[in-house]
Amino acid sequence: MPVEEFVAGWISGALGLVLGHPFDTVKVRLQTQTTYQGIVDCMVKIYRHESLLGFFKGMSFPIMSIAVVSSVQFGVYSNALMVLTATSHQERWAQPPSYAHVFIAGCAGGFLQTYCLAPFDLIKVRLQNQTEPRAQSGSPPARYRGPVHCAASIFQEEGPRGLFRGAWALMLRDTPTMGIYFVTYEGLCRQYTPDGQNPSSATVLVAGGVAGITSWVAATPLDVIKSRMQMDGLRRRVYQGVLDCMASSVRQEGLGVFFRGVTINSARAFPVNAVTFLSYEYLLRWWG
Ligand SMILES: CN(C)C(=N)NCCC[C@H](N)C(=O)O
Repeated sequence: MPVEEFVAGWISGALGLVLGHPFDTVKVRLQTQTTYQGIVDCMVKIYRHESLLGFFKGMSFPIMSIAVVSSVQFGVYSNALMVLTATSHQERWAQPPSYAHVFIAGCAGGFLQTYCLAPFDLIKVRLQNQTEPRAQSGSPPARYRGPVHCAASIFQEEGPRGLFRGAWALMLRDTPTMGIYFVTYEGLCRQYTPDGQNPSSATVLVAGGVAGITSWVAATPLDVIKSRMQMDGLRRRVYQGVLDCMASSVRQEGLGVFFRGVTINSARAFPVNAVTFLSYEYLLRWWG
């Protein structure tokens, strides 16, 4: 099993993560809190109350976890495709796999990454939702002092299963949308690349960015539900499960609730995934 695919996935995912984290914080706040009037209001309030650092809350843990999550995402995708089509990454532009194979391999990557991502994503969302400014004398302390304290508190208060709160919604979000992600990327690269050649940097950037937007637009309804399930149980349990969370969110806020954060998700998705795919392709060409 070629390990380069896992390492390239890790480095590329980390680059994308740092670039996209401020957008991600705004998105999570908009999806789970009702105090903000929109993207700009949310950004201004975060900056005023929490300074620039507020945008980077909850980032240290994902940076550590991206090694596992992103390498599983890309590594499983690429290796699944290799099993399905008997071609390596280098041979793939000359002998393109079918879109059905790309979709299945993408879904496999999305499904398996859920198990690694769930606890890290939960901790990220809980920390991003803490609106208290960083330790200042006189201000009330935040509930969680950092990622380790957050993980330990969830473990103590909610048991080991608590660390997987929202994992079902995460799996339903990531399995099909990772398929969509890789199919869009492959499709656009093939469309704009002469047969048998490697795609140009511009093509990789645009195809990666558009793949990010397409998959996130498709993922946003379950992303909202996932974030709400992850915040549920902080004080008291409100939802019985994924379906109950969907029904009660629609009852209270209308169908528009499923598109909360879609603009910021898309604005974040383009640069993050353009950079991720560019770095992934070049690292593999360089090592190949
Ligand atoms: C819609 N979903 C779940 C995805 N497309 N996931 C893959 C994108 C991964 C990238 N690190 C990002 O966070 O955008």
